[in-house]
Amino acid sequence: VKSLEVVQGGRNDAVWFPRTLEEMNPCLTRPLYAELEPSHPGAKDPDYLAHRKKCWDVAQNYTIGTPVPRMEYSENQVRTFGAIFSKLKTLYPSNACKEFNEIFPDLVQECNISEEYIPQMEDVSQFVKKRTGFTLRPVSALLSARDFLSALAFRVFPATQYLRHTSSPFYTPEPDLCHELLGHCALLANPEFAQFSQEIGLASMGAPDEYIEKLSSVYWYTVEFGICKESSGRKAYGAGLLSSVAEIQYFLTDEPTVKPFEPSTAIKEVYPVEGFQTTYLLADSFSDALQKIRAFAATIPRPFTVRYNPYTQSIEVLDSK
Ligand SMILES: Cc1ccnc(-n2c(S)nc3sc(C)c(C)c3c2=O)c1
Ligand SMILES: [Fe+3]
Repeated sequence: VKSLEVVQGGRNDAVWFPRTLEEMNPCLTRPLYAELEPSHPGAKDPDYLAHRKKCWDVAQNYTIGTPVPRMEYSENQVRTFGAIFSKLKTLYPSNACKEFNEIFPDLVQECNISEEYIPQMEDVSQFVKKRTGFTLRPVSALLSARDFLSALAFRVFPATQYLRHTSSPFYTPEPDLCHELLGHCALLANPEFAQFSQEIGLASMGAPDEYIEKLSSVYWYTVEFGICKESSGRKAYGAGLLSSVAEIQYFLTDEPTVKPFEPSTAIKEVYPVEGFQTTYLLADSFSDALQKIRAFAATIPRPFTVRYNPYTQSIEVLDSK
């Protein structure tokens, strides 16, 4: 029997990781880029750059546990969001998983989502928090995988508050508010999915770099582009599918490869971050996927295991002797 004892604040772990929300917060204020690529549709649009700057300032000055400042969106931006929302709404009943369709109407109602209204991140964060304890934390842009996954360990979801450029409503090379709200948020309110997401985060605590890469692939083929088996066929549960009018239909065609979800399969796949995925991994259920993640996490070479303490909102390190 392994003797497990809580190591009080031991700093001897080879790879640093945050133990408290205060230690984790700085991980979310160091985005991978501060400027848009010249090829970005909004790179030469001063109004868009002003919008990104406003979102940047909110994200960089934000402290976890405080309300997310409200963001104004222009009429054009509301129209862009509305076009995506109204089209996706017609596809969810047949293409989205049952857990999503169970929660989405409540999300729409409680956060007043409509073709004419983009919900505020604070309202969506409260909606999710009530159901699973997950909260949304505004971030300026893409984070490193290690930083991003570290937030999930605390049931914090790093979410972008800016919108994609109105010139390309149906494609975005980076996460944006539509992706977060229509893709990620509903399932973050599902207890099993929340547990699954948090355990990927916990597995990343103090993991060697090559395992961060593996966990990112597991994340990618589940939380981002996961599909699952239902009696009426394959359904989407990944945010990248749930937030894409085109891809939530594409995954059902016979073009992409579909393989059973196994972490060992996910870590071997090389995935494109632009355009459609060429491979989707099919999970039997959230609970089955959870078991598989736990088994995979146990193979990560760490001289300790971690546990989340919800009372202190901190990570406890259990030294396995
Ligand atoms: C594992 C990990 C760590 C940080 N961010 C992500 N992540 C998330 S959550 N959503 C999106 S949507 C999109 C178009 C991209 C590229 C993207 C992305 O990269 C994934
Ligand atoms: Fe995402």
